[in-house]
Amino acid sequence: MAKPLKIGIAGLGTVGGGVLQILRRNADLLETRCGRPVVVTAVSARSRGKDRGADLSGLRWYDDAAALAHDPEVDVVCELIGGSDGVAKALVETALANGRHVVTANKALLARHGTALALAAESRGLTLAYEAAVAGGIPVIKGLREGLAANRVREVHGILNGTCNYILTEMRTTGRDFADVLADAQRLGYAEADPGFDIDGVDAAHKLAILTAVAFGCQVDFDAVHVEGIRHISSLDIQYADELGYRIRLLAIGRRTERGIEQRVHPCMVPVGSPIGATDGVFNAVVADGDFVDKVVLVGRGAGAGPTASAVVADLLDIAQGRRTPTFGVPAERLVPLPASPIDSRRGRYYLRLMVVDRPGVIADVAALLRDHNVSMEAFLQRGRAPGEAVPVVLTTHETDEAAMQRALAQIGALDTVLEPPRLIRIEDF
Ligand SMILES: NC(=O)c1ccc[n+]([C@@H]2O[C@H](COP(=O)([O-])OP(=O)(O)OC[C@H]3O[C@@H](n4cnc5c(N)ncnc54)[C@H](O)[C@@H]3O)[C@@H](O)[C@H]2O)c1
Ligand SMILES: N[C@@H](CCO)C(=O)O
Ligand code: NA
Repeated sequence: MAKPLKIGIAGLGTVGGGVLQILRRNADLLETRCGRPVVVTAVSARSRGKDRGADLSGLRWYDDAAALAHDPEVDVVCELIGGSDGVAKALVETALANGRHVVTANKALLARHGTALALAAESRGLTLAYEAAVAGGIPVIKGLREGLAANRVREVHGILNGTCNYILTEMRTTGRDFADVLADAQRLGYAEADPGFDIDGVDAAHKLAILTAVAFGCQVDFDAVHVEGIRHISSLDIQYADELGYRIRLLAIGRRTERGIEQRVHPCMVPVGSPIGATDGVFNAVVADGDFVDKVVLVGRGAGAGPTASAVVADLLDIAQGRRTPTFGVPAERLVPLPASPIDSRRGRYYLRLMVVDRPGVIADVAALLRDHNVSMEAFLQRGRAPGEAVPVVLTTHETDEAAMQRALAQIGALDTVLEPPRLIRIEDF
């Protein structure tokens, strides 16, 4: 019989539990596919006695995850703990230093240390695989890195956080409030240990930094990502978006521009019928635009035990079959630092919602400030009357420069008739 591939799993939570389940339930199928058994030999997690609903008998247990990297019966370390530093980083570094391949779902780690870890792996002829880290079960890394390898990629954009998309979808379809839906996403195993990473856009930014490196062959540069989250999105904005023919999505966009690589994560309005607009719930969607293939759309579940573990196990099968590709598509020592194009250089359309005092002349003041900054209004909505009280006023603009829009916004927000901070949402007409 062919030699088994021996796996050590660190972290037995949502993802680790899912990996154990797939490797057990689909063992025959996986062995047939790769010509050798893929077996778990050792595990590590925080509390040994916890009931996980999985039988751990026959597996060596380590309280110290780094010890997995020294176990002679471990060929591949699966890092499913999380966090950009601390235990996870130490484990991955120790595993690579000890000649073990690594499979991880940890986007925070790769966003911060991806280039260095890729160098560490490739210099030793080892694999560092991370399909699960970006867009969960969707094979977006393989799709981009291998499937679109013939192309110069112009742009990659998409929904990269399942928790946020779930929240935005539930708020629109059920009218439930933000906190309530977030608690649901946590219960379903979608959210990060600190859900602030999800709703403040940081998790999507981690994934975008990785995706950008694969798309453009550049070093992973998380600090260059402009990040905004969805805390300020209200059901009022969701209703107005509906009325204007848009959906609100937390979008991640990586684009090659004349000034450098643009990387941004923020809420967007996108047309209802676009692939992104049609992607609801925990589903993620990634659109890649290559110079020969044109646009490719990948859609699937972006979080949760099954989909994420599916991606982890696919990476294990690559290792079992000896399939190797440079971590980010080009050899790590040839990943270049590309200049970053700042958000200020965006040009596009905008949605603006103001809460204003309902009295004559207020809109004229707002319109005058927009005119002063050369921002052209496209549509304007005001409904209902409440003399002397706050009423919402919504407008959309024609194409305009971000810098001009921000200058106009600062002055509009300072008007004493504007009672709350203005809400600006970028419109992307994909
Ligand atoms: N949940 C998802 O849908 C999902 C999707 C894609 C990627 N990820 C990533 O997968 C990783 C794990 O996420 P999760 O949702 O399974 O988290 P989780 O909180 O459910 O599980 C984490 C596991 O790590 C263990 N752990 C914590 N500290 C440890 C230590 N010092 N030593 C050993 N084990 C330790 C915990 O005991 C637990 O078993 C994270 O990097 C996360 O970002 C999660
Ligand atoms: N918390 C992440 C998990 C998948 O990476 C999400 O909601 O998308
Ligand atoms: Na993936």
